[in-house]
Amino acid sequence: MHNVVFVLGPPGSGKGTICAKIQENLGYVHLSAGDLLRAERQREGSEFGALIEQHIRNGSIVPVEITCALLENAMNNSGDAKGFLVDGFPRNEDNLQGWNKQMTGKALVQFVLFLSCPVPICIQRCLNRGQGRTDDNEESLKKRVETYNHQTFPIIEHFEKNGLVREVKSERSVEEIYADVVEVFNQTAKV
Ligand SMILES: Nc1ncnc2c1ncn2[C@@H]1O[C@H](COP(=O)(O)OP(=O)(O)O)[C@@H](O)[C@H]1O
Ligand SMILES: Nc1ccn([C@H]2C[C@H](O)[C@@H](COP(=O)(O)OP(=O)(O)O)O2)c(=O)n1
Ligand SMILES: [Mg+2]
Repeated sequence: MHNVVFVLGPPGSGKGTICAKIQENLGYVHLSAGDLLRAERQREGSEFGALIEQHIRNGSIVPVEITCALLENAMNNSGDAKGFLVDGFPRNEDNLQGWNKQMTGKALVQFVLFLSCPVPICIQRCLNRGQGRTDDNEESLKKRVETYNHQTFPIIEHFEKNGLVREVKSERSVEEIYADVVEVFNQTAKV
């Protein structure tokens, strides 16, 4: 059984940055759904490359069959880990249902780390990210924020009703955020 912490928040809220620090210090393995999709998009012979690029540019969500298979493969191939930080997933109802169908009995969701941050700050961070991403432009970001507000936030609310959400405000320095994140892990994941 894989231990899993879902990490959610608007684009640019700092999910990847904080996950890297958790992985470095707390023994969880970081799996970014977006990174896995970008790698699959680049993989020679992938039948999904064009579809993935279309969704990424458009700020819409790739069908769960593709994303969940990438996540499950990565978990199975990463050897012994205390748990996995599943970053940027589940992002909509399709993601959530597909995960439940595919992973029930194989993964235990310990909690959901929710990095909350005002959207204008998140947008500015993405525009300054400097990773050459095809979706860090004003037009794609507008759509990504819309997708977050209409599709992802309701998923966070769903987990909130189940008592699984641990919110950490991320309009602060990485050090301040990370200190609160460690508290959350100490309280809930028995690090
Ligand atoms: N607490 C923070 N304060 C200022 N900038 C940040 C902070 N956390 C991350 N960043 C920067 O903001 C951008 C987006 O961060 P990232 O971790 O990629 O977010 P996400 O994965 O949620 O999109 C990156 O350029 C990153 O260096
Ligand atoms: N579960 C997911 C995660 C990401 N994607 C696609 C659509 C998203 O806009 C892009 C980028 O996701 P990513 O998590 O890397 O983006 P942010 O880190 O939030 O800025 O990938 C997806 O279709 N399904
Ligand atoms: Mg990210």
